[in-house]
Amino acid sequence: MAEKATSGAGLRGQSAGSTALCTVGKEGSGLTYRGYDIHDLADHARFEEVAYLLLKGKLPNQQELDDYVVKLKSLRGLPEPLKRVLEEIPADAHPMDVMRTGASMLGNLETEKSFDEQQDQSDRMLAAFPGIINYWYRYSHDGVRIDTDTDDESIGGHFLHLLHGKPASELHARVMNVSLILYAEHEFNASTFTARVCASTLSDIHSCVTGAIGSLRGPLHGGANEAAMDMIENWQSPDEAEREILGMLERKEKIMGFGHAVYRDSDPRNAMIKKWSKELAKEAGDDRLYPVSERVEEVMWREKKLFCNADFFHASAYYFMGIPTKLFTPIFVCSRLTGWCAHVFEQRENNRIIRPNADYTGPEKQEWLPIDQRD
Ligand SMILES: CC(=O)SCCNC(=O)CCNC(=O)[C@H](O)C(C)(C)COP(=O)(O)OP(=O)(O)OC[C@H]1O[C@@H](n2cnc3c(N)ncnc32)[C@H](O)[C@@H]1OP(=O)(O)O
Ligand SMILES: O=C([O-])CC(=O)C(=O)O
Repeated sequence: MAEKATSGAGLRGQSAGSTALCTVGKEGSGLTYRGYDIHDLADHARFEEVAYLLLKGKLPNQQELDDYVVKLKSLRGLPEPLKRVLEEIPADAHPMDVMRTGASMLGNLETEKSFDEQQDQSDRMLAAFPGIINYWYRYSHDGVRIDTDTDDESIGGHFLHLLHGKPASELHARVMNVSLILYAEHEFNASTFTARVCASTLSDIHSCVTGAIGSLRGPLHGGANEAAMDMIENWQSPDEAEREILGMLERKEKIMGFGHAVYRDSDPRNAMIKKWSKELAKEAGDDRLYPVSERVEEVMWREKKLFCNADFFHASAYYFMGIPTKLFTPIFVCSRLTGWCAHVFEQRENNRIIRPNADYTGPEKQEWLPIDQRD
């Protein structure tokens, strides 16, 4: 299959380094983590296994996985000063800002003092991030101080348990597992590249992750799942969705959840999350949001040959599991953290500071004028 046509803007199509972690679009719409096909991982693995694969370099055997899950479960508690900071953040704050502050505060309390700690620091963030966002959410919205130390076996189930105050159903825990796997890693995407640039200065791992959260927040990247939800929730029927989408295209507006910087004609993650969104729609008795989403997908392909990326059907899937829209992108953080940290390790292993050149477009040499002589 032909490579996607690219121009130099946004560093598109240029190699900015090497990685052993992931291939994106290598055979058109392929995606692999350390050589494992995303379909195999999403169909068979636990997210904790994928986290292990990315962070430790190989798939765990049963004993290693059991030990890893026990370790992650033991790291779910939040320090009191972090809880106090989270309690100060207003209910109308953007949850990605809460994540950013949470990651940064954790870095103040449990600073990475040496790169020898990188594995433990990553495991700690992986265990604690669902607690950080849900502690803030439940406190600021419901006035409840939740205990983030649950006994849930999976990170996805743990997230839903904290949010809803009761253990997740088997189906919902399963879908969260798939979702976290699909979002875990994606080569040199903008947030991962941010983490690597930060790592290349030999900074600490919390700074790398905090910066990456800021990059993921934007609607052209991770924020697209929320933006897609804000769009589709307004439409009552597929016909209304079609009319509105045609209008948006006419006005040259961006349709969130569509298109990709690397894939050419499909994002392999879409079919997988779409399948689960359909299953959840059936469970929820939905006859609006899923058909609306399908019609948007149809119209975008028919009119523009633009396809759904990983974010589009995540919107309806998360909605059907009762997840508030503003928590969509923080879930992405809880997953992509694994990819970010693995890239930080890789960068540190073979580091040179990332410092490209710029093509200068400013004025030629100018004459210095004292301030009282300027216009
Ligand atoms: C998990 C993730 O982060 S996946 C990405 C999530 N982001 C989104 O869903 C936001 C919407 N999508 C987009 O903005 C873009 O497709 C990006 C940012 C993902 C990729 O950007 P690029 O690589 O610059 O896109 P690309 O080169 O394919 O664009 C080609 C043309 O299609 C248009 N296009 C691309 N995506 C869209 C879209 N979603 N809606 C409308 N038009 C689009 C572009 O405007 C461009 O048109 P132009 O040549 O007239 O300027
Ligand atoms: O690779 C990208 O540019 C964006 C993306 O799909 C991701 O980060 O998952």
